[in-house]
Amino acid sequence: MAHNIILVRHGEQLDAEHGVIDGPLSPRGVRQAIALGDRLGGLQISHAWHSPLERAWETVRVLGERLPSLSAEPSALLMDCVPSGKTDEVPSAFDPFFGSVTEAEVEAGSAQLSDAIAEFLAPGRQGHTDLLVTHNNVIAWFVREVLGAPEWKWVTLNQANCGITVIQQRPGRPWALVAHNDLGHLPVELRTGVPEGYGI
Ligand SMILES: O=C(O)[C@@H](CO)OP(=O)(O)O
Repeated sequence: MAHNIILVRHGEQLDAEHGVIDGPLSPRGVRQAIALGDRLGGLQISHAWHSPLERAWETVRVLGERLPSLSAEPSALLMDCVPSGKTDEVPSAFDPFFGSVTEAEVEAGSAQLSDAIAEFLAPGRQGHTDLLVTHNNVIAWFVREVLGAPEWKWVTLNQANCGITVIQQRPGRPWALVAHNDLGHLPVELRTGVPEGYGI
């Protein structure tokens, strides 16, 4: 029996483009969450954990309207964070991003995601399908971890709002990436948070 983890980035946040740090979903974000709920409706989800930030728990609240038996709880391990900092390996194109991040933020983010990997990828949940509703950087870190990619590579990964990423561990095998940023449930006008030029 496999252990599946579905990683979902929250729906689009209202006014995020104005630099608001957190807040409710935009009307489009609500529609993304509804489409996600319809997509996940055929699955038996064992339990959901979500970031404590409003855009994440509101995504789960909307999901719950479509999936009434869904049990969910917040986890600080899924909070938005910066998982690693600038090193010699990181291409200079990322300097502006890392220049705006403090050492303390990186230290906290690195510790948080080390704990998150230990917690959520721990053995013993064979046969379960868990749902984690979280943030772009956190999903990127889980994908990087499963692929065994260099630490800094998370910064090159991007997931859309309410896109679906699935990792899976089958008995006796390592964790595997089964799907990345699956947007099949989202019509083009609901595909947000993707790199420019990917509105296909
Ligand atoms: O701020 C962002 O761009 C990302 C980083 O993880 O967060 P979120 O998924 O909350 O939009």
